[in-house]
Amino acid sequence: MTFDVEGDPLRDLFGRYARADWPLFVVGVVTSVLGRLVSLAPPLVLGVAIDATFNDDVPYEIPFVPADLLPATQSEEVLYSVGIVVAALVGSVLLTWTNGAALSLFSNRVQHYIRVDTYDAMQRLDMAFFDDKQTGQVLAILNDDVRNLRMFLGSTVSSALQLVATVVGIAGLLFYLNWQLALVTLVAVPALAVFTLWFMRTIRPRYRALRASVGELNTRLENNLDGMEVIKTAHTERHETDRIRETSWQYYLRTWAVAKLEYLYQPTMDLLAGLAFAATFLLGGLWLVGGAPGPFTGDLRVGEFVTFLFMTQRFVDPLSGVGRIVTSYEDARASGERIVGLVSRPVVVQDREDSVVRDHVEGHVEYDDVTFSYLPDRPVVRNLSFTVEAGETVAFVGPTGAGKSTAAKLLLRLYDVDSGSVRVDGVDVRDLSLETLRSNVGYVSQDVFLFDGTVAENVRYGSFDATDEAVEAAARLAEAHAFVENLPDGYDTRVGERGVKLSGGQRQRLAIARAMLQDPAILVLDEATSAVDTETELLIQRGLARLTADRTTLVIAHRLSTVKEADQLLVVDDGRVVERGTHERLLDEDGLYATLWNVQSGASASEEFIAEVVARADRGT
Ligand SMILES: Nc1ncnc2c1ncn2[C@@H]1O[C@H](COP(=O)(O)OP(=O)(O)OP(=O)(O)O)[C@@H](O)[C@H]1O
Repeated sequence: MTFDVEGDPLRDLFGRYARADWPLFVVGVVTSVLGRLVSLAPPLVLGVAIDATFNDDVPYEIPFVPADLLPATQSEEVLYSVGIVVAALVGSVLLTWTNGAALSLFSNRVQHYIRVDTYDAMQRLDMAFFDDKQTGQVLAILNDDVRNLRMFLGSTVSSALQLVATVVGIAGLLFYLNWQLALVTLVAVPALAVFTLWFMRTIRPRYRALRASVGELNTRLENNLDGMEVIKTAHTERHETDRIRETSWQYYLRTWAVAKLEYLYQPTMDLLAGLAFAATFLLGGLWLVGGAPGPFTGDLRVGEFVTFLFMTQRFVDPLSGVGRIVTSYEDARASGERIVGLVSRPVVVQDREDSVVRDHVEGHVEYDDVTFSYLPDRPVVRNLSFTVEAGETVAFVGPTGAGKSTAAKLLLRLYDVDSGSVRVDGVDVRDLSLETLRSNVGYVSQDVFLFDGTVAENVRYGSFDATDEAVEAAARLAEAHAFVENLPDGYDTRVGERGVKLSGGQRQRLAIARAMLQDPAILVLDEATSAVDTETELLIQRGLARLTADRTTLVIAHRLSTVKEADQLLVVDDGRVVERGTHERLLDEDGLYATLWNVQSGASASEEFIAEVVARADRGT
C-alpha cells in the first residue's frame, strides 16, 4: 500500500476509504448544514413578529418569502410565526436525526475498512518488524488510532462544515439586517483565526507524542501480562509496578501537555467571541437609546436588535467550538500519521512482479554461499553452501546461538539473504511466489503456537478444506490421537488462550499433525528442546519419522541421537559449517561433532571440552 508519507494523512486516508460510501457522507453533511440553517428561522421570525406586532409602521416581512404568501391580519401573523417556529423545530429534529444516522454509518464503515486494511498491511510487514516486539504500538494503532479517525469523521467533519455554514449563513443575515452593526460583531473573526493557527502549530507535536505514548503504555502492559509467570516466580511485582508507574507517568505528562494548551485555547476563544457579543450589545443598546452613535447612521428597531443579538449569540457559540474541532483534527491527524506510517513501511520480503508460481515443487534445496545478518555487519550465517536432494534429510547441529534456526528460516523467506542464494528446484526463493514457497515448505517450530479455537481447527490450520477424517488420520500419524480423545470434548476441545492448556509434548504433536495434513514437499523442523519425558519423546520421534519420510527435510537438532540417520549432517559453529558428512564419517573425524556426541551419549565430558565450553561462553558466542 502506498501513501504519501509527507502529505496530509487524513486527506490520503479519506480519499482512499471514503469513496465507496460518499453518498452517506453527502447526506450527512447536507442534512447537518440544512439543520443548522433551519434552526436559524425561529429567532429571525421572532424579531419580525415583535416589530410588526408592536409597531404599526413596520410591515410583516420575512427574508426569502414572497409577500403574497404572508398573512394579512395581525392575529394571522402570530399564528403564521408560531407555525414557522414549530415547523423549523420539527424539521431541525428530522434533519439532525438523518445527519447523525448517515454520518455514523459512514464513519463506522470507514473505520471498518481502515482497520481491516491496516491489519492486512501490517501482517505483510517483514518479520524483522515483529522481532522488535512493539505489539502494544501496533495494537494501539489498530484500536485507538482507528477509533480516533472514526470519531473525527463521524462528528468533527460535520461539525466543521456546520460551523462554516452557520458562520457564513449568520454573517449573511447580520449584514442583511444591519451591515454596520455586523462589522462590529465580525471584527473578532480575524483575531480568532490567528489565535487558532498558533494553537494548531503548537499542539501538533504534542499530539504526536501523546499518541506514541499510548502505544508505549500498551506495549509495557502487554509485555507484562505475557510474562506474568516470570514476574510472580521472580517476585518482581514491585519492580514491574514501578516500571508501569514510570510509563503511565510519561503518558500523564504528555496528556497534560496537550490538555493545558487546550484549556488555554478554549476560554480564550470564548473570551474573544464574548467580547464581540458585548461590543454588539453595547453599540446596539446605545443606538436604541440615543440614535446611531459615532460614525454609524440609520435606524435600529427593537425586534431587529433582538434578532441581531440572538444571531450574534448563535454566531459566537460555534466559533468558540472551533477549539473542539481543531483539537479533534490534530488528534486525528496524529492518528492518521501513525496508520499511514505503519502501512507505508517498505516491505522487503514480498512477491516480485514476475514471480514463479508452481502448484508443486520436487523438493531439491540448495544454499549457495549464503550470508545473512540481523544487524549490520554482524553476520549470523556466513558463506553457507550445501545441497539436499529431493526426499533427503539434512540436519543442522552445533552449539546454541550458532545460527541454525536462522539458516533454516532463510528457506522460508522469513528473512532475505544478504548475499548468495537459497534455491528450491533451482529457482531462487526470492523469485518464487510466496504462496508457492510457503505452501510447499512446512514449518514445525520449537515453540508451537496454538490459536484460540478447537483442537481440530488447530490441526486444520492452513489446510482449511481437510475433512474430519483427514484431521483424525493426521493426528493418529502424529501420535496425538490418543491424548486428544482423552480431552473433555475430544477434537472439539477448545485450546489456546481461552481454552485448555496443553503440555509442550502435546502441542508438539499437534504441530506435527498440522504439518502432516499440509503434506508439504519440504519440511523445516526446529526440533523441540523442551525436556519431555522419554516416553513422550519416543512418541514425538515416531510421529516425526513418519512426517519426514520421503520428503526433503531440514532439521535443527539439539539431541544428536534424533538425527544420526540423516543423509547429511552440517555442524554449524558461529554461522559457518565447520564439519559435514554422515554420522559415522563425523565420528571418524573426531572433531566437534564427535565431542558433542560423546557428551550427549553419556561419555563424560573431557576436561578440554568443558574448558572450551566455558571459553566459548566467555567470548559470548
Ligand atoms: N530476530 C533476531 N534479531 C536479532 N538477532 C537474532 C534474532 N534471532 C536470532 N538472533 C541472533 O542470531 C544468532 C543465531 O540465532 P539462532 O536462533 O539462529 O541460533 P541457533 O543456532 O538456532 O540457536 P539455538 O540452538 O539456541 O536455537 C544468535 O546470536 C541470536 O541472538
